Amino acid sequence: MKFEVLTIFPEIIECYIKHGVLGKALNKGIVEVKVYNLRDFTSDKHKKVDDYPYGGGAGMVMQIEPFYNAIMHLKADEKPRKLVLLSPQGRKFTQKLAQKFMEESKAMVLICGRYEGIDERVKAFVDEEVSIGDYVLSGGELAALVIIDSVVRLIPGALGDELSAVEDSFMKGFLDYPHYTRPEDFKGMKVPEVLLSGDHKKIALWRKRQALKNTLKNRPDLLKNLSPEDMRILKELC
Ligand SMILES: N#Cc1c(-c2ccc3ccn(Cc4ccc(CN5CCCCC5)cc4)c3c2)n[nH]c1N
Repeated sequence: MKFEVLTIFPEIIECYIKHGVLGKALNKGIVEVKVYNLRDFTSDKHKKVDDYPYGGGAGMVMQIEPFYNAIMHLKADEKPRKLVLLSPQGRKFTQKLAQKFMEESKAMVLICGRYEGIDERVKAFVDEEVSIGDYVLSGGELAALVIIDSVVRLIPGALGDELSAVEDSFMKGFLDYPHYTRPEDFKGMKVPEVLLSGDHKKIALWRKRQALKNTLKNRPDLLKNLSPEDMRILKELC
């Protein structure tokens, strides 16, 4: 899968993609990330990318021309790609949308604005407008990284452990169970006995109960379409 990122801060993207899961996927050749500086698609000596908003108002707005020139440059190879604009006004990005992007797109262009946003006319050239959550960021770059990371985790072979992506809690519809590792006793804080028992059936049941308990407490909205078994466990918790 190929990601192409349009931004005025390429270093934000370049710094992150070298590490962790993404770094491994890049080294394996499973993923390619190319970052383009929008300032390279300007036509003035000052590489201007923003201007005052028509109609007045606070802040600056990013001009359409650099976005248009960059998008036309990418489209010159006539390969299919999904163009995604990051924006506070976008549709909510979820695990389901990450799965859809992974399944449907061989290449994605992630368009990152800054300032108070970008000229509305850019939207004529994009396929999706996406927001990663109900809070205001300073630009689209962090959102682009969230999308890249969550989509790459879903690509077969990217994690090196097929179970990890499938086991990711949002794939199952509820939150994760608690995790513990050595030492067994840290200043009197002990690992739950069941996890030391070696009884995999008991451990699995304990983990399911804990996951449902966490979900009931922090994200009851996720508790939909539970299996009869999960519903039985949940009723025991109430
Ligand atoms: N994805 C994503 C994002 C973004 C995001 C994405 C892309 C850009 C480009 C520029 N900014 C900064 C900015 C900041 C303030 C305002 C004004 N608005 C007034 C009314 C309410 C909302 C904000 C606009 C744009 C961006 C922010 N924020 N949150 C997400 N989940």
